Amino acid sequence: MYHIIVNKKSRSGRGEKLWPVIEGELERRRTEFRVYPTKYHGSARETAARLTAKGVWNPDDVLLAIGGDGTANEAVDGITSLSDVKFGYIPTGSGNDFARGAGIPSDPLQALEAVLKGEEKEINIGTALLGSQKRRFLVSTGIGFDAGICHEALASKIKNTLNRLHLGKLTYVMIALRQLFYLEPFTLDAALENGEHRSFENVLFAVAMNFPYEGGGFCFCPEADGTDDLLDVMVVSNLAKWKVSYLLPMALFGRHTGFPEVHMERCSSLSFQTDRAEPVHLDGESGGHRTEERIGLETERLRLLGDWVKEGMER
Ligand SMILES: Nc1ncnc2c1ncn2[C@@H]1O[C@H](COP(=O)(O)OP(=O)(O)OP(=O)(O)O)[C@@H](O)[C@H]1O
Repeated sequence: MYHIIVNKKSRSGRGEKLWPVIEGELERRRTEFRVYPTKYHGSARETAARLTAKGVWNPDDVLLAIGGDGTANEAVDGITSLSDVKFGYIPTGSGNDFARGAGIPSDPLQALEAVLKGEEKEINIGTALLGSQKRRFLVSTGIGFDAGICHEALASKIKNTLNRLHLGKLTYVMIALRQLFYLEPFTLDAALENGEHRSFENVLFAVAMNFPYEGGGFCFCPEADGTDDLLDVMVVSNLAKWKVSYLLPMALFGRHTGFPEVHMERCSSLSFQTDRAEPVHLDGESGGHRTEERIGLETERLRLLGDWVKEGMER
């Protein structure tokens, strides 16, 4: 049985158009499935938690999420026990950074085909402790400029209009320029698991990544590998604002890592501490404003379905 959480609102309604195509293919193959459309922000998390509760979940079943990175994030965040659940994902969002990083086909029917084949690969899942709240992430968590853009995009009304005109990326460019104008760099202390501390002044943003891409295709941590039990960390500090317009295009190709303002680390856990509350995101979803974020990896891995996973991860 496939339990399918589908966000028909993903990419401003593109999910609504793609779902009948996927549903038709499932029916043609006589696949047994149940559908749980998301109803509001947070409902994918609630559905996943209810379905995978101990004593309820059948480990032979599959949890399939269809939507953008936010839907995948919520579904995984809601899973009760990661190792008990076979998880599939079909990207229908605007950013689709998880699919890009894990090598999941962007074509929904190809992604479905891969899920139905039933091969699985275990991947790491990130965790973030925000105050007393623990949240998971598949791709990345960030603090500062990148999270500020996510927060504003989530609330943006222009995003829907531009998405319909196939200009969704323009939303992020417009918001990024506005955020950059008002941005005030902050001080960040990164404490690594080996006891080492790194202090940075004039920080624009910092990210901890499980997979290489965030923000709709920025390859901030080109070496991030969701199977290596490690997080790749990038801190951008002392970067003149005018240089951002130079660094970001380079980051689309992962060519920014040689900039002296870009600091890279690799570790399995760390904490960020800032001198004032800064926006935090997890896979593009809001984590509020924080002065501290403790980041690590789940000890259990997620059983991700798809034969493409091997190709994607052996880049
Ligand atoms: N029915 C719904 N109505 C309103 N919001 C929803 C609904 N279902 C899900 N959401 C919320 O919409 C947000 C965006 O969803 P999602 O990430 O799947 O799509 P996207 O933004 O188009 O894709 P991406 O994150 O890849 O850019 C999430 O925060 C999710 O909780």
